[in-house]
Amino acid sequence: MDNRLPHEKGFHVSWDQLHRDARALAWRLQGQGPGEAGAWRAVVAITRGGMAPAMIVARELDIRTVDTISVKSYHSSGGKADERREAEVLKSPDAALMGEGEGILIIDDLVDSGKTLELVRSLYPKAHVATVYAKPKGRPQVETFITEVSQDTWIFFPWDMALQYVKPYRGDD
Ligand SMILES: O=P(O)(O)OC[C@H]1O[C@H](OP(=O)(O)OP(=O)(O)O)[C@H](O)[C@@H]1O
Ligand code: HPA
Ligand SMILES: [Mg+2]
Repeated sequence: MDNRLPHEKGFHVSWDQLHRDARALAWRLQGQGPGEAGAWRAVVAITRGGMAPAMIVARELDIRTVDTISVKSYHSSGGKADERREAEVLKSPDAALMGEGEGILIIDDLVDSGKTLELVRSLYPKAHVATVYAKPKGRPQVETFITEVSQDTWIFFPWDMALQYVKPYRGDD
């Protein structure tokens, strides 16, 4: 159930860091769209993790058309030890807007195994897929990303965390 446990390392991302990295992603994507002007037609966020980065990218690139695709991924096992991740679309973006994805910027917070993006790319083969963070296994599924972490690293996002008291290192109790 808890995917975090087998991971050796933790990569903790603050709101401030996420804002900087999403801005860096926007700057990298600026002018990279199809056509002479290099403009993007729309931003599509993969919910839910892609929504905050997508908002920041849309703001930086002055893109007002923003849609969402909801993808649920789950583990399926055929009774064997090797569990396979499967993904399913729960909600699609506007079909007339999307076409095959040309000029559309699809944004997610990270790519891990690549299963989520594999499905999204199969639906919109002409879209440009970008994430803020990437792990090696999923890297071939993204055109643009900002920071790569190792496969055995779990990325902790600010919306999954809270500030809490920590005992002094040399305190009595
Ligand atoms: O490359 P993959 O192995 O498919 O994993 C990456 C996906 O997993 C997480 O989303 P999750 O499905 O946990 O849902 P959430 O965004 O709603 O938290 C993350 O936000 C990516 O969308
Ligand atoms: O490293 C991760 N962090 C948060 N959510 C995730 N979903 C897949 N991998 C990760
Ligand atoms: Mg997600």
